[in-house]
Amino acid sequence: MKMGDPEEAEEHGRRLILHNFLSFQECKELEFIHKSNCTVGYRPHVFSTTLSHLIATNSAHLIMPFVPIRERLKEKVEEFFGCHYELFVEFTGLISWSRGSSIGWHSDDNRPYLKQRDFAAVCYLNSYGNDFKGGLFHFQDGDPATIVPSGGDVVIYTADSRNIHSVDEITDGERLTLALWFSRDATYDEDAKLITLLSQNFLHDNAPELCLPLPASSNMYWFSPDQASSDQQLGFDICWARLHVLGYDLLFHQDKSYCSNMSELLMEPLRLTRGDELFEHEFINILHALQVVQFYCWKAPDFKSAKVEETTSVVFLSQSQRERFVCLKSLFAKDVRLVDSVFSNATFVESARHSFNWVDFTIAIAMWEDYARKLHRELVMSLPHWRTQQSIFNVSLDEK
Ligand SMILES: O=C(O)CCC(=O)C(=O)O
Ligand SMILES: [Fe+2]
Repeated sequence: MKMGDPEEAEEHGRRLILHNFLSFQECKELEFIHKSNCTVGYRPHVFSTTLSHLIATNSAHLIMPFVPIRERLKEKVEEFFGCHYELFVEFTGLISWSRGSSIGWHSDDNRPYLKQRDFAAVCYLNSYGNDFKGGLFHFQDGDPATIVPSGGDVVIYTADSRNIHSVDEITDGERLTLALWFSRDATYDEDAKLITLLSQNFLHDNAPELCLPLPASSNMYWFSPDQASSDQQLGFDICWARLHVLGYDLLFHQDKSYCSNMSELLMEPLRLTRGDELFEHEFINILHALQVVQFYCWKAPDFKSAKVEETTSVVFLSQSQRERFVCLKSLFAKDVRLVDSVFSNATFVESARHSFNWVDFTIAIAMWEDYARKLHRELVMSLPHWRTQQSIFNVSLDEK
């Protein structure tokens, strides 16, 4: 379809599909952010990462990779629909759909509290067949009737009843999207709200240059098979679960197996183990460990296999240490089989396990710190411009 042609737009029911709108690296970076920061979502078996959540968990710098993408998407939407008014981003979120999730026929403005939504843009960050099964997108009328999600593609459509759509149940793996909604109503401008939150966090000049993540309350990370209740007698902690499916376990300093307060446990310093090996690096909490592990997963394909003679601080677990985390397991997961059914994608986990080594992992810790510092610097330099304009945009390097 040709861009910006209003007749074409009418004919296609006011929708646009763009292939390879996002690069492979952009998709992978957003996947890293989601898999290390998501919380349980708004529908059963769905997980989400919002920008305000990133700010609230001391990871505000992770909103930076979204900034140029949001801007490009907004431009496309304005151009395609020939908007003669300004559009505002109403919501930005990473959303993952795990096994068992789906959504029936609906329009995106179908609730009184969603009436402000004028346009939607859904970017696919991974692909049907390779990363998940099921999860096809359908429009009820018109063409195309079905969209097969493919990493980098985006579907843009009006949020009203001219675009009734559905998503088939995901039957395997994890389907990942970046979803944005746009409104012409400035009172729903997400940017203004985010700038207020950022300003509150960055009012002091003595903000550290390396931000370490701070977990939110434990119920936001608790997956319950019955989403109506956050009953912690069933289900599992999703941070622990994501580490578990990648072959990691946690070791706390003291015996925490009798700890009854999950929120407290999520804040405890810990070390990582794999098999019978204990890696001596200390992480300040589970979210810190998870961010580094997911960063390593993102970057691991680029590593030239490290030389074996290099040293890392790895020791063998003692029997008592081993017993300690066996007890802990039952705090984090009431049902380990459920963890595997929700998060494990056999092919991916296998390849991650095979390429693993602690030397590369050690390098990844330093790379993760550099990455976080760089984004943090960019954020601190951009914020004054955002505050002046009351808009989040890509501040060019020269201006910085
Ligand atoms: O993920 C998709 O393909 C569409 C999701 C959707 O329809 C929604 O969240 O309203
Ligand atoms: Fe929708």
